[in-house]
Amino acid sequence: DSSNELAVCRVLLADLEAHQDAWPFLSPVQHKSVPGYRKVIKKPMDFSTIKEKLTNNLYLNLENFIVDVNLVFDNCQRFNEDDSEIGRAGHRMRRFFDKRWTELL
Ligand SMILES: Cc1ncccc1N[C@H]1CCCS(=O)(=O)C1
Repeated sequence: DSSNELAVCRVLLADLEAHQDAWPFLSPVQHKSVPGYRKVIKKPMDFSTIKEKLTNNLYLNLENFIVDVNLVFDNCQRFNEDDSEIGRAGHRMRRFFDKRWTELL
């Protein structure tokens, strides 16, 4: 049921935030210090924003939560070279997340 799913979301988010490769995703990208970001990335998302949405009950189920987490990683792949610090962190975080939430199913 959705209350259990929301408990799962909180566990998953805590795991994402605790990961050593989470640093690029913990807070919103400061588009003033990242030229082109606001133009290229139509729907910015980051872990602190997801936490805020969780707290404000804006996720009705696990699926809605997973859509936002994947948005973080899709934005990262769109903007960052695969062979870059942030690009590699994004791939590692996506792999970690995919494995983690399927374990919890
Ligand atoms: C995920 C991402 N994509 C593109 C550019 C930058 C970022 N993340 C930044 C977030 C704030 C800290 S940082 O500035 O080191 C990295």
